[in-house]
Amino acid sequence: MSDHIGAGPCAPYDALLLLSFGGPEGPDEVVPFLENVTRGRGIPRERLKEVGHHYFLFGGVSPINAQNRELLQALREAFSEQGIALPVYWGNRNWAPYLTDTLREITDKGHQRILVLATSAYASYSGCRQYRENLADSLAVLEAEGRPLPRVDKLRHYFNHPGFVEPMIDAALAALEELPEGVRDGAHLAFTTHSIPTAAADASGPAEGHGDGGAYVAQHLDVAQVIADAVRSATGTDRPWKLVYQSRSGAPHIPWLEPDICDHLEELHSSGAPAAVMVPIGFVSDHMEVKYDLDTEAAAKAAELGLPVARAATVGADPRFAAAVRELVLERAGTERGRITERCALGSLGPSHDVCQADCCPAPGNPRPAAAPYEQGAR
Ligand SMILES: CC1=C(CCC(=O)O)c2cc3nc(cc4[nH]c(cc5[nH]c(cc1n2)c(C)c5CCC(=O)O)c(CCC(=O)O)c4C)C(CCC(=O)O)=C3C
Ligand SMILES: [Fe+2]
Repeated sequence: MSDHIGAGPCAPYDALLLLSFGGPEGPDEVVPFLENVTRGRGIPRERLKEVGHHYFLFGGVSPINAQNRELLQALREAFSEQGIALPVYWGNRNWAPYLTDTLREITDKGHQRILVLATSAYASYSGCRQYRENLADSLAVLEAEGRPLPRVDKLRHYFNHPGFVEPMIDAALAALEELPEGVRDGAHLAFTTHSIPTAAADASGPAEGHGDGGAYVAQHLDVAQVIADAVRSATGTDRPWKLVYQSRSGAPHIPWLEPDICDHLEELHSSGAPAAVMVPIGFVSDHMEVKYDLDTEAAAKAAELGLPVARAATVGADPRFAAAVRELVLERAGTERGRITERCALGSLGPSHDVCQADCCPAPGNPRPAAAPYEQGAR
């Protein structure tokens, strides 16, 4: 049997790159990390101080890197389980291991065609295009160094892939079980995701098939509906649900998606809801937005209100998610080889596009080149 890289079922791809946000791993790293994240993003100083405080509460350590190491391990196992020799690399946008360094390593190994898995499941500037812009920036650095440039493609959005949604259904059911029995049947479901500026939400694409509010909100609503339906069939109880937001930053006069989870918990309490389960569908792992904004801040709000809440786990390194990534890689590789491949998706939106259009999910007023796909005229 040949395990010649690039010749197997993943051809034409010869490497997979796990691309993530990155986070600090000690108190000295918090400020430089925040400087990396916020460079040129116009975030008020006050907000930065507050976010720094969230990290210091946890010893300056974000959980995200450890979670990505676990995911990396799960992905390698998912491929080797089926005898597929596809090297998997890891790079971050905002902290070590940095994307540019990982891309250097990838070119040193001679890989020429790489597929990117971003730890962000939905469309939007922050969740997709910014990852692609950072890829373009890093490739530009490599080009300036005179290195051979790999061709880079990005996996389609996997928000509605069964391997992403099914673990969240189980997690929502498990969280319900954590609630006191007397309030369980009446518990509401609060699906949460990262708030983004409404202008960014409206511009999230593609426009076709997503209505006026943009793809970001439509994709989350679709996932929430699937999970709510599955929870209803599993428990025999039809519970009210709502999509709400968290982790808002930016200047107060700029409109962001609402309501905030804490305001929503107040609203639930005053309308007589007996309990709630928070399901963080917008996040791939239990990183700082989950640990602080939900498990610390929203949990304190609920305690203050006397509202019983439980929080569902995110997908993390669930083997079903790792298997879904393997499927997505094989699917895309097949498509690139001209085969017709099965494209799994739950909900009503159908499988997402493979290739973002050049103007997809723009940063308002700030057109910048983005890799995967290569823009017209670019390398
Ligand atoms: C949609 C979205 C996701 C989900 C998709 C994805 O996962 O990519 C996400 C993830 C994350 N966001 C993270 C951290 C931060 N995000 C910030 C700022 C911002 N996020 C935004 C959006 C999103 N962010 C936006 C519109 C801003 C405003 C500034 C700007 O437009 O750029 C700031 C600056 C301070 C603040 O303002 O909060 C920090 C520190 C971490 C790491 C957590 C850890 O360390 O465990 C993760 C996974
Ligand atoms: Fe963020």
